[in-house]
Amino acid sequence: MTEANPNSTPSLQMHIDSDGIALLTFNRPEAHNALDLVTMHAFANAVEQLYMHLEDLRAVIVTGAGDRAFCSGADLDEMRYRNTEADAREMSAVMGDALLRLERLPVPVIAAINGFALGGGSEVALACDLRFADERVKMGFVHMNMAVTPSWGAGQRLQRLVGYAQALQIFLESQTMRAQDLAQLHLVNAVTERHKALDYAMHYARQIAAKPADTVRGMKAMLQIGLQQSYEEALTFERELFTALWASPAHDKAVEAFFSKSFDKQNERRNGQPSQDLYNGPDDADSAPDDE
Ligand SMILES: CCC(=O)SCCNC(=O)CCNC(=O)[C@H](O)C(C)(C)COP(=O)(O)OP(=O)(O)OC[C@H]1O[C@@H](n2cnc3c(N)ncnc32)[C@H](O)[C@@H]1OP(=O)(O)O
Repeated sequence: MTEANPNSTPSLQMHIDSDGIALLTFNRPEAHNALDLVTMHAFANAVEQLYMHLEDLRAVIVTGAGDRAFCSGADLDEMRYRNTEADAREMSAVMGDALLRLERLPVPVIAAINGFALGGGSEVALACDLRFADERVKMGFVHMNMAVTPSWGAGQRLQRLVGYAQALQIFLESQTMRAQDLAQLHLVNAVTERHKALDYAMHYARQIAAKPADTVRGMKAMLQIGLQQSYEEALTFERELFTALWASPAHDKAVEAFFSKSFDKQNERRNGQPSQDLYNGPDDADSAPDDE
């Protein structure tokens, strides 16, 4: 069941369900989910709230309300009157810090990109760990069209994702990209059918939530540490992480499950009958993975 979170605001909805999946929704569909300062602060507060629920949190999804836009970036209506250096610093600090905090959450963060993701909207998508995009998506680092550079972190994140030359080309050309282009650049992890980005993200998040929580967090931490620390430090972290997980009850349980299945399979072969509690359908280790 999904509970309305008291920290929701009209322009930024937040829900955390009983599986520990948080959903943050930009809710200004009449402006293609553009972010005015109130919504930026609400988003930053919502991310901080997630840190208050870390124990039960399994995954986070960010999306936009309606079926046309994920987020069309900063609210140009408001920003045209907030054009001083002080205004720029404020907006960059609120969103830059909020996106760094979002990225640093210990659980996977997924962008369900259900439509336009432009300017600041594309920066939000990039701060997520995984991106699932509706087949009609249009995403663009279109800052050049407004004669500015990114400031919410996309400069560094895009370069890390696609490399220096490709990132520079994308920023210089300032084009909106379609789903297939984004997939080719590995900027999205999957392209979904029309109107299905959020369903896909939810289904994916539930699959993550069903896996051993510490191992899921470990996978993210292992990769993040490599982006933040030296190669040698990251290798040491990787080894220590493995050591802790190897000695954990979850690992013992997984190994025991493997052997009890093998044992049951042997019995099955001997008796010519599948044992009742052995056969787990598609989750069986021999079946093709549907979630990878
Ligand atoms: C951090 C730096 C930044 O983010 S700079 C901002 C970067 N963003 C942009 O340049 C996107 C600006 N928007 C657009 O180009 C178009 O609205 C797009 C998204 C392509 C959609 O076009 P179209 O389908 O024709 O709809 P439309 O333009 O009529 O928009 C519908 C209503 O939404 C509004 N809207 C849209 N984007 C914004 C925005 N970023 N800030 C404020 N309002 C926005 C439009 O003004 C329009 O409102 P209204 O219905 O005329 O009242």
